[in-house]
Order: sequence, then structure tokens, then C-alpha cells
Amino acid sequence: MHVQVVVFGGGSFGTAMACALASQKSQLNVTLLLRDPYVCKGINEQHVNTRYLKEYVLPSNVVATTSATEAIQGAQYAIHAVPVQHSRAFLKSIADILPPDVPIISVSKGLEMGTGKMMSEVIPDALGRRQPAAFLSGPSFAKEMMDLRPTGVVAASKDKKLAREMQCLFASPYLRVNITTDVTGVEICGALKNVLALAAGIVEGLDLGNNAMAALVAQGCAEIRWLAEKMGAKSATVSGLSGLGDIMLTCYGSLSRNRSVGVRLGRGDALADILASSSQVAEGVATAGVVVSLARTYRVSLPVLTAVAQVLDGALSPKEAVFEIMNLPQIEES
Ligand SMILES: NC(=O)c1ccc[n+]([C@@H]2O[C@H](COP(=O)([O-])OP(=O)(O)OC[C@H]3O[C@@H](n4cnc5c(N)ncnc54)[C@H](O)[C@@H]3O)[C@@H](O)[C@H]2O)c1
Ligand SMILES: O=P(O)(O)OC[C@H](O)CO
Repeated sequence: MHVQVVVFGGGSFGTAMACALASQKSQLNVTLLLRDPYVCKGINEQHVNTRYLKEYVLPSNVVATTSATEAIQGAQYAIHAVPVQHSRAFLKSIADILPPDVPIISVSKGLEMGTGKMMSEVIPDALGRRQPAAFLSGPSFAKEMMDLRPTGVVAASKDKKLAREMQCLFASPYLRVNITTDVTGVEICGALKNVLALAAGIVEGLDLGNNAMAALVAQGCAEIRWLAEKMGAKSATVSGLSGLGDIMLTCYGSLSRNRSVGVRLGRGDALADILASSSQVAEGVATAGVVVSLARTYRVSLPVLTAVAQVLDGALSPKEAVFEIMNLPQIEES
């Protein structure tokens, strides 16, 4: 059967998602909805995204347009790969064009500044209605997916039938897709692991060694578990692909943008300079501030995750943050 998919956002992950679908399923047509006409031209004429992952040739069943009407026309699924902080405005702009029965599959990982909301809350807020939705997350660097390296993700939806449809849509010899109904767990783990990856990068940048890194990641995992479970996440989700799986990838994987920002902070670079030198999003930077208010709301102590926010807003230097954490009262494990 001929299936048409629209991808919102043609950055690294939007491009990787488009290719993961189109290269494995020739009966699928994928349209990337972008903002830059020159990037569209490159995709349509040379089959190359000239801004992101430019070393790869894209399948010919991936096309691009700047017209939302054209991109959405006839689409059975919409993959959302716009950074979280821009998602509300973007979704509002297409609310009248997107048919209410087209499922949105969000791959964006983060929490909205100001509201503290997850994508599962931003989507209905922005569209002004309940849209069928699923949330795809897990350890999945865009570049490794482009290289067809084996990858495992989880698709979360309150609608189990839609989650199963995600398995049929995305599964391939290179991509395994687990399913769950635990949307909160998958979304909060995907957002918090970016903040922990910033901390892991800081430890790397300060050259604190393997002992410190392992202790930090273990403490961060505990903090993510404490908060996620208070928010209603299942423990299986926290120890699954979108939790532990993505924590390990992002904290230890050199391809992580969040970890790279942390490394530079640890080496003494200023946040403004780091952000100005990259065209790619590191969602953890915005999410860190939201975590501080979540810690307050859910009355849970998150020393590592909240220290990241303090380093980002300049209240603590990376070295001071480490000193503060090392001098916290000794505790019993929980
Ligand atoms: N890159 C990865 O390996 C990866 C893997 C899994 C999930 N993700 C998640 O996917 C989301 C997108 O990440 P990415 O890696 O593609 O980021 P990116 O920085 O590579 O690209 C971001 C894309 O969003 C577009 N964009 C930015 N502001 C926009 C706006 N106001 N309206 C419309 N489009 C806008 C940009 O033009 C660009 O195409 C993030 O939430 C990220 O956490 C990324
Ligand atoms: O490069 P990062 O740090 O945004 O991480 C990318 C993905 O979320 C890894 O699963």
C-alpha cells in the first residue's frame, strides 16, 4: 500500500527519520517540511540535505518543501522533529492545515520553558484539540541511524493500536521498536537524560576520571528515577530504552550534542560562546531550568540535575558544582 508521511523539521533527526522510513520502504513517500528554500532545492535536486548530515545521499522517495499545505496534503502520519522550545509556535501555525485524524509522532526530547510541559501536553495545547499522538524515544543518534547501524527505540502512546502501527511503520532490519502506554515515563526520561548528559560532559571536561563519571551517572539515574516515578512513570520505562538506554548513550557517546556542550563548559568555555558556535539544538540547556521547578513541585531532591541548571545560569562554576555535590551529607541508598 502507498503510504505518505510528512516530517516537520529537517534537522539531523528529521532527516534521519525520513531516511529510516524511505530507505527501508520503497512504497513510502516522505516529505520534509522545512523553512529554507535552498535546503529544499538541495534535497529535491541533489538528494542531499546541505545543512544537516550533508555527507549522506538521501533516498529518492524523500522530497522537501517549505509549503505546509503541500507537505501535509495526503499525509497519513506526521513525524514531529522540531525542537521543543519552537514546537508550540510551529504547531499553532499548522493547526488549521493538519487534519485532526492524522497521528503526530513526536521525536523531540525536552520540556517547554515557562510551562514545564511535555510534548504530549504541548501538542493538544497548540493545536487546540486532541490529536492522535505517539512519542518515539530511546538511544538513537541520527548519524548512526543514517549509517544503518542497529538501533532500538520505544514508541509510547495511550492508544495501543497506534503504538502497534508505529511498530509496523518504523520497524526494519536496522530498527527495533518496543511499545508502551507509559507516555509520561518515555517523555520525562527523554527530557531528563539530556540534562544528565550535560553533567557527564562537565565531568569529562574537568577531567575528573572514570570513578567520578560512574558515580555521577549512577546518581543521575537515581534522580531521574525519583522524579519520573513521582510523576507517574513506570519503573520498567526508567530502566528501559528511553531511560537507562538513552542515559548510557548520551552520557558516554561522543556524538551527543548535550554532552559536548557539557565538555566545553567543564573546560571553561562560556555558555553563550558554546551555543553561538553550534547550529544544532542541545535540548538539555532549556530543560535544565524546568527541572528545578519540577523538583520543587514534586518535593524531590535532585542535586546533580539542579546543579546543571546552576552552572548554566552562572550561579556556580563547574568546579564549585562538583565541590557542592561532594560535600552533601552522606546518605543511605534509595
Ligand atoms: N539528532 C539526534 O540524534 C536526535 C535523536 C533523537 C531525538 N532528537 C530530538 O529531535 C529533536 C530535533 O533535533 P535535531 O537533532 O533534528 O535538531 P537540529 O538542531 O539538527 O535541527 C533542528 C531543526 O528544527 C528546525 N527548526 C528550528 N526552529 C524551528 C522553528 N521555529 N520552526 C520550524 N522548524 C524549526 C531547524 O531548522 C532544523 O531543521 C530534538 O528535540 C532532539 O532532542 C535528536
Ligand atoms: O545529541 P543529543 O545529546 O541531542 O542526543 C541525541 C539523542 O537524543 C540520543 O538518543
